[in-house]
Amino acid sequence: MAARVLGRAGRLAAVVRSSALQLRLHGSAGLRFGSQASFFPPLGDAMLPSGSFNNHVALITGGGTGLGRAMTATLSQLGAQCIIASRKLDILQRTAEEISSQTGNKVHAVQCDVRDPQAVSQCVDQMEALTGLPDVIINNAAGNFVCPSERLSPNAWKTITDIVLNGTAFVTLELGKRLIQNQKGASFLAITTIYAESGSGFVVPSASAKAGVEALYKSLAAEWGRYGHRFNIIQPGPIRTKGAFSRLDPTGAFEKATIDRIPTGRLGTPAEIANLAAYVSSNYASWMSGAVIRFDGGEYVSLAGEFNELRSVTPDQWKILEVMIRNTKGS
Ligand SMILES: CC/C=C\C/C=C\C/C=C\C/C=C\C=C\C(=O)SCCNC(=O)CCNC(=O)[C@H](O)C(C)(C)COP(=O)(O)OP(=O)(O)OC[C@H]1O[C@@H](n2cnc3c(N)ncnc32)[C@H](O)[C@@H]1OP(=O)(O)O
Ligand SMILES: NC(=O)C1=CN([C@@H]2O[C@H](COP(=O)(O)OP(=O)(O)OC[C@H]3O[C@@H](n4cnc5c(N)ncnc54)[C@H](OP(=O)(O)O)[C@@H]3O)[C@@H](O)[C@H]2O)C=CC1
Repeated sequence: MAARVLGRAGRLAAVVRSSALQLRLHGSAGLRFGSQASFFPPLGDAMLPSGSFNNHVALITGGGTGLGRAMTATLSQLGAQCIIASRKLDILQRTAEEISSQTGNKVHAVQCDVRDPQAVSQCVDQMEALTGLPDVIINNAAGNFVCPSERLSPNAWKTITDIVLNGTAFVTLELGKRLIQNQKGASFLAITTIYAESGSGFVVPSASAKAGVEALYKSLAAEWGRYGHRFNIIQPGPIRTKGAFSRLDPTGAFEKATIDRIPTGRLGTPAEIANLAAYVSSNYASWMSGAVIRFDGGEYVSLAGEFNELRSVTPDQWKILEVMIRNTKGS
């Protein structure tokens, strides 16, 4: 009997040793479970009731492309009159016409480089003439590229921080002052990123500027509630847009690794963030201010936990690891 038990233990120990070696040699390659993305299908329809933004005016910076365009389309579909502002008037006009023709609600295109406070002031003048002051302001315009920090010129640093931090501040302060003067409440939303919180190498100007935007919005949430202003932040994870992916993963080499570390097994979609932005900007969220909403399919926590790589250990390997751990005596 004892010999039989010892024999089994010996065989098990041999399996443990060989499997542990396999694990060390090959990691978990080929041992992944099937894609979990099918559990988390993205829905594309507007989530809020139709007419939720009737009689509302919304300004979306960078609204001609990518996520800004998707937010504009959703707000417009829900009844808002939108103003989209960025540098490239032709792109803005094309987007405005396409969205207007689909929703039946007016979308205005206004050229504005948010780095220039005078241009921002003129953009707001133009907006006041077209629609009056806005109820919803979405600071979405941004610039970014991956680059080792030792290769950054002073102008590269200035370009990104000017668009992201100064641009957001110029738009927010210009509109905030005029809204306060007119005793009009508004919802301000800033689009940042998950690494605004953690920091990240290779996108250091963007990380620094987005962290600044978060500090700006949290501070104003505290200060300007008394004027009827709400300030919130959405931190998106990766969502395919030409603007982002062409500058952050120009060869496409990192996309699979990015998806593999997202617990929901896929990238986000523009329509999903547009629904969240619409909710946060709507009167349904009138008690929400100073919020930082991470919207990343779980990527941030997945990157943060040092044992999360153990997801790729199979049930059979777990049996072996458990035996090894239980058989450890002493320290
Ligand atoms: C590992 C990850 C893998 C996969 C995931 C992929 C993606 C998504 C995941 C997460 C995303 C998270 C956050 C995303 C944040 C974003 O903001 S994405 C949005 C990006 N969109 C844009 O950037 C659109 C607007 N951008 C632009 O117009 C330009 O790119 C701009 C450079 C920002 C500004 O253009 P502008 O014409 O004003 O500036 P330039 O004159 O061209 O350049 C100014 C100075 O910067 C230097 N520069 C420019 N490019 C580079 C570069 N690639 N590397 C180094 N330096 C650069 C340029 O030389 C100028 O400096 P100077 O020469 O000293 O004068
Ligand atoms: N896509 C993603 O995975 C993620 C995106 N984000 C954030 O989402 C937002 C939208 O990004 P995304 O849609 O992906 O990328 P895009 O490149 O499509 O959007 C950036 C927009 O900013 C505008 N813009 C850039 N510089 C200026 C400027 N100086 N003045 C005015 N407008 C300017 C651009 O228009 P124009 O060229 O006409 O000026 C463009 O429409 C950004 O804040 C980005 O940081 C955050 C995390 C992940």
